[in-house]
Amino acid sequence: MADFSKNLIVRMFDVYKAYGKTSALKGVSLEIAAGDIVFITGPSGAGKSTLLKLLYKAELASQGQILVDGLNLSRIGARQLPELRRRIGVIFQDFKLIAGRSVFDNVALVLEAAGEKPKMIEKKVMSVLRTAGIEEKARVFPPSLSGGEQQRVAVSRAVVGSPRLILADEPTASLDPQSAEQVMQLLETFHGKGATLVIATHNRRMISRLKGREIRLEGGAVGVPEDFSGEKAEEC
Ligand SMILES: Nc1ncnc2c1ncn2[C@@H]1O[C@H](COP(=O)(O)OP(=O)(O)OP(=O)(O)O)[C@@H](O)[C@H]1O
Repeated sequence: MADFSKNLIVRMFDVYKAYGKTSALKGVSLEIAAGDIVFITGPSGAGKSTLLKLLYKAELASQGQILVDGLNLSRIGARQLPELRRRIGVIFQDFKLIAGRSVFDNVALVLEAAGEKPKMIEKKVMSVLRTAGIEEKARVFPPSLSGGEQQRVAVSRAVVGSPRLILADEPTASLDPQSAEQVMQLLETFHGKGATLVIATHNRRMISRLKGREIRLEGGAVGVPEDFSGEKAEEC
């Protein structure tokens, strides 16, 4: 039985994921409380991206139970998928912005899909772009922005609908240290506004700075977190 006194936003119970003959996750069980910061770490191929994909139902678990914000993912059908996705903001290493839409329109898309009124969309998008320090780039198209700016747009898009859960897959891996720092700051800001953060990363600096809990995956299973020493820090 789930312990609801902890206000869990994510619960995975004995989750397996296979891609054909490849076992990406092998019996993962974990709990994440609302308001937590959790880092998913582990070597390449350990299953970090797969775990995140299962949480927003981009992939289906082969076995096991996943609950996200009270929704049992094996029970929700295509009609309820938009409701799940509205509760989650996703950030990718390669930004995944739409090149042919302005910064404003990239961020507005989430609110348009949720049926918000144009006036409210304008207000919310500009507010989030201001927080991200890219308000003056609102009418610019993504290809003319730096990587750091593009990731700040991607973070803005992820948070504009005030999701309860933000999933980030290596959000600083393709950024220079200064841009990575800005993205970390931004994630910290939105955590301060109440979002739960689940971040797959190799960036030890982010882990020590944001002071989250670490869940380390090894070969698709939950292992023991590394004993981190600052001297061995990987930048990104
Ligand atoms: N779509 C797919 N089809 C087949 N195999 C896949 C697919 N996606 C992932 N895998 C395999 O599943 C395993 C876990 O991959 P995953 O991308 O989740 O690892 P990761 O920890 O995120 O790795 P990295 O740090 O390199 O991004 C790997 O063996 C990978 O090759």
